[in-house]
Amino acid sequence: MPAELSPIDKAKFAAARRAVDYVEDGMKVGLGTGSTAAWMVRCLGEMVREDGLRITGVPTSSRTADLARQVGIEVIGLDEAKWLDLTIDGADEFDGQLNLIKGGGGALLQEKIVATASDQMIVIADAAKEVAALGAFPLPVEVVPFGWQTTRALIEEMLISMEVLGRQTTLRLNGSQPFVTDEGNYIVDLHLNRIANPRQLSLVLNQIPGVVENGLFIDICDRVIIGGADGKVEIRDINEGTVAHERIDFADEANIFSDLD
Ligand SMILES: O=C(CO)[C@H](O)[C@H](O)COP(=O)(O)O
Repeated sequence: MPAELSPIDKAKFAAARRAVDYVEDGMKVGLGTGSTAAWMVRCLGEMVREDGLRITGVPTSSRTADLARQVGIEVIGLDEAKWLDLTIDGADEFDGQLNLIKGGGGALLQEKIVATASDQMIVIADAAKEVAALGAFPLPVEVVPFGWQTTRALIEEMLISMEVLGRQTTLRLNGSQPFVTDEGNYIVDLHLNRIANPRQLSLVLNQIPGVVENGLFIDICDRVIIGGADGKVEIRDINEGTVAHERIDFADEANIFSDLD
């Protein structure tokens, strides 16, 4: 492993490396977005190139599509795939019920559509992503650009009427301009501190005109794989709780790291 790989990247890699063991020949796989998911895409690429694994990948962003093609994964769209065997993606937070906040990378809309169209969703994460209650990470809400300030005002009104604790909202920026998603929308981040009822908040947000989708993933994730910098991984299942404690041997993964050089 290259000396420059940080402890957090080692943890992300360990989770990603264990997750790809769930991928079988012939599967249609949803490919998540973000730095943890990028490790998973690299691992899958290596299995395609070195072991002859035959899969088709449905990326959740243009960034992931570029990386998948670069590492040799055949990429198709969701309309062509129709239904997927498995999606593997990162998360910004997960709680004890394996509910998630996603969208830190701005890809929440495609991520939610792809994960929902999958038999199974596996989330890969480092331990810092685990929380007792969702909401310390700002909740991303994707809104259409037309009338976005009105939509934002409606979101704030709703937060007040629901007596939600933190109510600050910010338009996500890319430099001095609004950040624009792959679907051409904006993102308003909600700084809530703690979300008492994520299911209710998700439903109410999506009823506001102009809101396209929000980053709460409720009852979508089946399994979380938590990686550690020492290669330890914990596998947590929605029905069975913790099902395994294992260890990834980084020394066996030299090929992937040499690809990065
Ligand atoms: O939801 C996402 C992108 O929209 C990412 O999965 C999430 O932000 C986690 O990213 P990272 O693995 O880089 O911490």
